[in-house]
Amino acid sequence: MLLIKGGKVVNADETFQADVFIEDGVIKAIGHDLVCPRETRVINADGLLVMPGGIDAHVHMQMPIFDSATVDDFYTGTRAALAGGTTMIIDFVVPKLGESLLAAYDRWRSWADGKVCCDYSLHVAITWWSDVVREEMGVLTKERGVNSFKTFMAYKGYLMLNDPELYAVFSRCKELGALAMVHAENGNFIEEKSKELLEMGIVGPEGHLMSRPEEIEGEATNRAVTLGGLINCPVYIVHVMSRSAADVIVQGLKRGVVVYGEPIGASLALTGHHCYHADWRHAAAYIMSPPIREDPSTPAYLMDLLACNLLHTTGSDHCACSVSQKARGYSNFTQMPNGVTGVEERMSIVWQKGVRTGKLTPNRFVEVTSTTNAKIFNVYPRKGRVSVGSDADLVLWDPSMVRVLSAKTHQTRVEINVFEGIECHGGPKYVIAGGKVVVDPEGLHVTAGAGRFVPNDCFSDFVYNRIEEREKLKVTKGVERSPPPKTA
Ligand SMILES: NC(=O)NCCC(=O)O
Ligand SMILES: [Zn+2]
Ligand SMILES: [Zn+2]
Repeated sequence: MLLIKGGKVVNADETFQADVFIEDGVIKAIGHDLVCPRETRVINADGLLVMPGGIDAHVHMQMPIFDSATVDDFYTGTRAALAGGTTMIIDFVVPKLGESLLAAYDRWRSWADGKVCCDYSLHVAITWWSDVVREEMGVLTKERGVNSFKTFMAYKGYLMLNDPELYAVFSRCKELGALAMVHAENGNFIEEKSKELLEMGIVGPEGHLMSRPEEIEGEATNRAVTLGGLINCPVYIVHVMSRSAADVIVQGLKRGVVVYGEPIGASLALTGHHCYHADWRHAAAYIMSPPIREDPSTPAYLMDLLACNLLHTTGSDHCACSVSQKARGYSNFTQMPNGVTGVEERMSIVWQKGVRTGKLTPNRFVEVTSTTNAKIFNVYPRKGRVSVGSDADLVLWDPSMVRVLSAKTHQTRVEINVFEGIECHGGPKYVIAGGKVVVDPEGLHVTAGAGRFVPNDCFSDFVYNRIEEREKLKVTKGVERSPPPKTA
């Protein structure tokens, strides 16, 4: 039992002074002068903000890459998440080409279940298309707690779907009440441009950036948003990295498309100049897709849109590749595993670049780091809210904490921290996951396997309300005509 005393509760829609009593992993009471059993541990939360723990709906732990896997598994990855104030992650099952979705899902569960230190859910990527895939999407939603499917418009030859396949997946998502998540880049363009650059002798990390100009992120985002609007399927654009992609999302919203945009820690804080660094190790650490943009105005622009709900939530796209894994692409950038980290830094980055700049209120901070994800993935108010009956997944945020992000102190297993040197004001003093104190001033107290799999139901009201109403209004019928006149 735990009593959080003297803090200020911050939800997405309210702020108030109150104590919070926790028992059996759940918030049992919120108020003043709460009567608690004598053995209750009391945390003094004077000066702290009591907020729902972060929900990072975009991570890749232990993701297979070529002949190995990303270096943060579900233990070190969730440990890093908790260290940064994130108490729930949603990872991506990525089936191999031709592989059963259910088999891939089982594999991911077997990797995660015994290792996770915090609660988690799974999205499933659709990397190929057939009637079996269509069928298995149904099983995953009805029996395995999956309500979101990711499609790739890039990584041609192993993950990318073509337009008719996208059409089929979006249509199936709509039928099932699931969300279509999209990695939006034009894979055909990237392939051609990469060949050209390699022929010119540009083989280093900068070639990756040059092969993926932001216009092609914008073009693919436009294709995805257009398809989503025409099919009446909700679309979630993962890792929004550019002004071009963000502008397309804003245009889609204006047309009434149900679309969500997710910038990540890296796109809100960094610029792509790192990819030109003379030290190859440094440059390679910043390689991800779509790339971190060179335009220095992009991070602040994305934060401005996040502030006014034209972008909606944040993720990290945590995908921890070591220097030796990146070295696979030393003499050919197309062979380098893509990915940056951020599961540990996302909350601090959003606070520093959003709240500290006067763009986000603490309430909006809660919304874009936790509540909106809870609503989109249909686990609200169990998650994403400090309220009686909700899971006791909390972060006690200290606005006066000052830290410099660094590889010297981070939890992730990678050697280089892409946020190195960023001074963050505000950070997690205590983190509570499933009612247990996992971070306190003494350090980390995590347990492998303490997290649970959280099933996500389809037809989230937050996402599907407008979709279902519009569906009822749809009238699709041809024109009845009299037979053509007989010719002599
Ligand atoms: N983003 C990236 O470069 N790596 C992770 C996989 C993905 O999200 O596309
Ligand atoms: Zn992606
Ligand atoms: Zn990703």
